[in-house]
Amino acid sequence: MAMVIGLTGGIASGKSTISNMITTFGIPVIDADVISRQVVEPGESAYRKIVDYFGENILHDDRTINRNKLGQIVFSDEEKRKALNKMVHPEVRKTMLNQKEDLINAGNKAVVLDIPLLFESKRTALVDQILVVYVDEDTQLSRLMKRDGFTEEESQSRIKSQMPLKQKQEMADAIIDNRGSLEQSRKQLEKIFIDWKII
Ligand SMILES: CC(C)(COP(=O)(O)OP(=O)(O)OC[C@H]1O[C@@H](n2cnc3c(N)ncnc32)[C@H](O)[C@@H]1O)[C@@H](O)C(=O)NCCC(=O)NCCS
Ligand SMILES: Nc1ncnc2c1ncn2[C@@H]1O[C@H](COP(=O)(O)OP(=O)(O)OP(=O)(O)O)[C@@H](O)[C@H]1O
Repeated sequence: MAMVIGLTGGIASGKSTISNMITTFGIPVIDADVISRQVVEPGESAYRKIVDYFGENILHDDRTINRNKLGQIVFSDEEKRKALNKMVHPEVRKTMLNQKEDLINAGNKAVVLDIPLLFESKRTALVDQILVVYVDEDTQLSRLMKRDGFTEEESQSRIKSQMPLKQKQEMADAIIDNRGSLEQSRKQLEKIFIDWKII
């Protein structure tokens, strides 16, 4: 039986960074953020629903979704965020499950699902083990501001739209403390994978 691992954490805690490391161990990763971008391309299933609900003013001139604008709306309005989630999440889930089946059928011993909202969306039953990428709130805030160029207020509204990372850490099967260097995180990851007998 292949092991299905849920990789989660908070915004800018380092999920993509750890995902990249995981692939260097030969373990495939399916990234919910990547799929959530594909399912809202013009012509894809969730696109029309989003334009109908939020209006044409969230579109770029080429009619693709202006993610920055949509982000500003949904991270300051819980009701609109929930509405967007309802349009996007079922499509993301379907695609992820199909890709997971394909990877398992291809003989992979373990598959990682990178799902930022694994706990918030109550999707923990999809996975056998949960790996949380943890940083403290100050580190999270400063890495988010630096990476995306958001103000402190914009960053805080995004952080506050998620379950506190501390709480996620308490529900994890394994934790990577990503406050230190990348090399330190890599060592923690390797140890976890050896414990789980997948490398
Ligand atoms: C609001 C949108 C357009 C902003 O796009 P943007 O390119 O700026 O961000 P991106 O999609 O890369 O997400 C970055 C991070 O934001 C956080 N985040 C994204 N959506 C949400 C949400 N609905 N609630 C809480 N946090 C979220 C996650 O930590 C994610 O890793 C986009 O995030 C979106 O469509 N969100 C709804 C779908 C969703 O929940 N995606 C995340 C996992 S499926
Ligand atoms: N150990 C580390 N030391 C220093 N910087 C780091 C470390 N890990 C990640 N970063 C940086 O922190 C930022 C956030 O990391 P990353 O993009 O991997 O987070 P994420 O959890 O995937 O974010 P999101 O939820 O927005 O998708 C990036 O700019 C990344 O380069």
